[in-house]
Amino acid sequence: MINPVVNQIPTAPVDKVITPANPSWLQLNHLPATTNGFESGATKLRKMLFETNELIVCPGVYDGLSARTAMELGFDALYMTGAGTTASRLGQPDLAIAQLHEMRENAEMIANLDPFGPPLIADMDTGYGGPIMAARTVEQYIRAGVAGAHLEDQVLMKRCGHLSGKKVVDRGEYISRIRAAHAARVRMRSDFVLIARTDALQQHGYDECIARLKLARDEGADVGLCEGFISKAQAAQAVKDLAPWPLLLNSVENGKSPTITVDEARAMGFRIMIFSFATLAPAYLAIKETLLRLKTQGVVGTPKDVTPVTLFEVCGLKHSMAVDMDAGGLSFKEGV
Ligand SMILES: C[C@](O)(C(=O)O)[C@H](CC(=O)O)C(=O)O
Repeated sequence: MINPVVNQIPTAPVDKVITPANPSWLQLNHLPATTNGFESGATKLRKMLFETNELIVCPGVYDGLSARTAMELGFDALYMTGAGTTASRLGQPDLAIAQLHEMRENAEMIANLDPFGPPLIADMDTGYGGPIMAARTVEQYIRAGVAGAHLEDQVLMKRCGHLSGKKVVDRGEYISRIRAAHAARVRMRSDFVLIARTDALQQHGYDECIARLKLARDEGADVGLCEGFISKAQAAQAVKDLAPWPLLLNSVENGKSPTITVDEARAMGFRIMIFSFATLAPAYLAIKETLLRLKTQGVVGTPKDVTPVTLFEVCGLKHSMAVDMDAGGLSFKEGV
């Protein structure tokens, strides 16, 4: 059974009240920043999940600009795709090539673009090793400001969930990953949302997926993810079979699953929806079209209203200028 205390109630420690000997000096310079008004991404995500019934829609982002663009449009949460991270940072396919270091670095940059911004769910693949590495990944993600992550049962030489030929580890090995990840989050006293993912559908069928997710749930995972549903009816059935445990739906257009819209997913009862290729695929198309124009016509052809300033503004130019000016800096006296 789900332990409501361990899993559902935000556990971040309440601020310690420190009474300094010299209050004004300490308050100005040395006291830990109060968390009044500031909430970690993990706490925000956990509250969205357990204090509302909303479907949390997360566009997949893979770098600073794609994340900033999603933030500009006001999405409530973001998803850092491992496939996109591997493609954009390493120029490689989603085949267990990006490891903890690259994944954590990318996630940390995205999660901290705006400390008050939307929480970031990240891919943590297989946990990058045995239970020790799964725990280490959760610890590093928490310290990096990541709000939640999905941990799967593919073999270490994994591949994208929407390719054929996937192999999963046995139940025992999978559950030891989940157990280690959950123990790490409890040790860290974090609200980090642990999402148990299974890729067993291709190799072992639907019933095995439900059995694995139930085991993961009972080990403390907060959310379940069954990768690669083959029909809408199967997706809807999984929500019913695991209710009231929250499920995440991974939407990969042109992958192994039928396209399910946000409204359909909401009606089925999913609680989180990620769109892994929402920015990577259109970025590829736009870049290719533009480079083709450059090659054939000798111009890039950027629309007139997209100036360098426009792009820098997406990336927080106004905030940076305000920080400088509020501090008495003179760099922007004459504007930009
Ligand atoms: C969700 C996923 O892990 C990702 O990296 O975005 C991938 C997406 C993909 O490569 O299709 C997955 O589904 O395995």
